[in-house]
Amino acid sequence: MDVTEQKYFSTIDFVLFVLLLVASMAIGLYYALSGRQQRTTREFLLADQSMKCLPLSLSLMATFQSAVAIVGTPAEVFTNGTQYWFIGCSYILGLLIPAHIFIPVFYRLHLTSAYQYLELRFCKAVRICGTITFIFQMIIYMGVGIYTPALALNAVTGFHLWGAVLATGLVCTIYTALGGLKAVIWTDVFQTVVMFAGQLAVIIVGVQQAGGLSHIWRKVIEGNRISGIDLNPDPTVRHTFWTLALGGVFLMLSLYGVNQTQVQRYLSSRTEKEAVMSCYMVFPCLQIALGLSCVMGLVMFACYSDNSPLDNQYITSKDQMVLYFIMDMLQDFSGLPGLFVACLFSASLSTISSAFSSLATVTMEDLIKPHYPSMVETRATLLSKILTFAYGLVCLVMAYVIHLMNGSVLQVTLSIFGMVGGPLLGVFCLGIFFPLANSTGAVTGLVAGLVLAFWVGIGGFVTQIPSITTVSTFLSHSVFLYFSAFSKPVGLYALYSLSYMWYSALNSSVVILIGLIVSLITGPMKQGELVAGTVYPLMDKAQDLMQKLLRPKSCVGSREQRVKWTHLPSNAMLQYYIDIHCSVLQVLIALCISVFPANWYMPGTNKWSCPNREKHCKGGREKDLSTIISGCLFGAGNISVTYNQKSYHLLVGV
Ligand SMILES: CC(C)(CO)[C@@H](O)C(=O)NCCC(=O)O
Ligand code: NA
Repeated sequence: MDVTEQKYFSTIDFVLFVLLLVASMAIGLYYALSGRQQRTTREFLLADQSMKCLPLSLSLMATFQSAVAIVGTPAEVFTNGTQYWFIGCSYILGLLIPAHIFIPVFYRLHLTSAYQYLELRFCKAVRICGTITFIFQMIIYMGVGIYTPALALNAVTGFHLWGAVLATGLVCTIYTALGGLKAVIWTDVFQTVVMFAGQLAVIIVGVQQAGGLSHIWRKVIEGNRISGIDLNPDPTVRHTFWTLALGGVFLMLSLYGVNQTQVQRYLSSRTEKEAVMSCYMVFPCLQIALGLSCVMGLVMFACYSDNSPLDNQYITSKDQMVLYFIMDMLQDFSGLPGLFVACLFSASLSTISSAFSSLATVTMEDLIKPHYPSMVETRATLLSKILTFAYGLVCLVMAYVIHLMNGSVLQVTLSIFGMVGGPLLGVFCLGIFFPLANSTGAVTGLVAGLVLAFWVGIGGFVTQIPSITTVSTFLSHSVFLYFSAFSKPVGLYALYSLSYMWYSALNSSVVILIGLIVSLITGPMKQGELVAGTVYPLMDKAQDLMQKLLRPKSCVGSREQRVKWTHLPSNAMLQYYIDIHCSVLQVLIALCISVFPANWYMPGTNKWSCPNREKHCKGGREKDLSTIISGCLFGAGNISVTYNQKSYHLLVGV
């Protein structure tokens, strides 16, 4: 290896890169000209609601898998070992919850934009706040997505930086604007295949070049890069099992549960079941992507452990590591560098096209259409296409803004997801899980969450300046001075050093907490005010689950059969106990259920509630501490009804 040696990009590599762009463009044009030629917004923005599960799942995965993950993950494993791999554990809950909670709620409300939900559940103002927050998040993300592969390519091969940015930006804008969501999803499928092919080819050849599997294994063991499971509960440690597997769940929820790009895909599927299935199928795809990236990091480590190109200053940032490795070790395999570069750009194209499409959708549906309710379809579709172009331009501008910063792209991107996506996740959860939350609470919560997010996020950014160089130095120093002038070192410093993997969890929880407090103060939402289907009956489902788990096998049978509400005397006062046996966990769950009786917040939908409650039941919730405690201790799955000073007990599923 030679310091001054410039790595080249051969003709065949260049051809492969151009082929990728041409093929993507061709797919876009095909969908622009097929079907009804993208004349309605339903066709243009929701792919005619005709998508099947396999293309959807590949597209779902591709959306948040950009060049950032392709270059960032191996670099992370190269420098810090395989601890990051544990983020894979967060995919379980991070996909199960969207599949079984968010998808059913959104799908059944027949939305186009996820933010329509916020208006249905709260009010217009919350919807607008949500939309703007989302636009902000995606615009930054787009900039990172388009700039990252171009920079890596430029740094290692001298390939023209802005040429690459312009070429990808233009191609992507054109196929998205012409072909609509269908083109975006099918190019995603093609690009995912290229992405996996590129990574796999590089790993296979890389393993041979590095001296075989056993040699690699010996090297990574010697270099201590296979991390054991780190169970340290300290939330300030960057990567531990908890920050990744638990904090990661919230990150995944903000991306796969409530982010418009993904919600739009769920909504474009033919049936709800197919949407749920596609969410399930993202799991193996994401695991493969993560596994390949981590393995690539290990292969790189085996090649460079004693001779790091970073230490030798052949490259300036660890995000250039992967491309350096490919140009250095695999240059003789003609076409391989090109295939990998195609892989890198595939990852980014699939991300920014999704961003364009979702941004056009929310701008149209949430910001423009409400003001022009009578706009004709052809006009709305044309406008959506123009919006796509406009966001293409915004993306190029953002690439330039990102050019002015530099840092480790993976951490920066995931931090932004947590800082902006976290509060958004919070508002959706507030609406879906807490019937008492009102609009004032939602807006206040969201704003408070965003303020906290930027405070902690920027605080963390700035206090870590020695380890990561970020933003232009001038900006960081002025922000730093600002922060040091106002901070009380110990307490705040601790907050700033919170692991970025907790950002989503912290920020969404704060939105929920503040939202609930403000709602309680300003007058909680009343039963009748809720639009049907906007709240997920969590407590009901928990009760169902408890019943299933606790009920002895011999007593299966549905509760409805046993409880006949029509047999209740009128004016009866209802109290109910939950069937609880003695484990602590069960008592805790029972307490939660007792504190929030389902019939109080879900009129009509709760199978345990009296359908004619107003008529049958006096007053509001009939519940006091003693019923809760006795319910927990002795309650045996019964509902007790007090009528004329007499108690009647109805048996429920025991
Ligand atoms: C979103 C996750 C965490 C899901 O694995 C992963 O794809 C990732 O690290 N993405 C980084 C962002 C990006 O690649 O654009
Ligand atoms: Na992508």
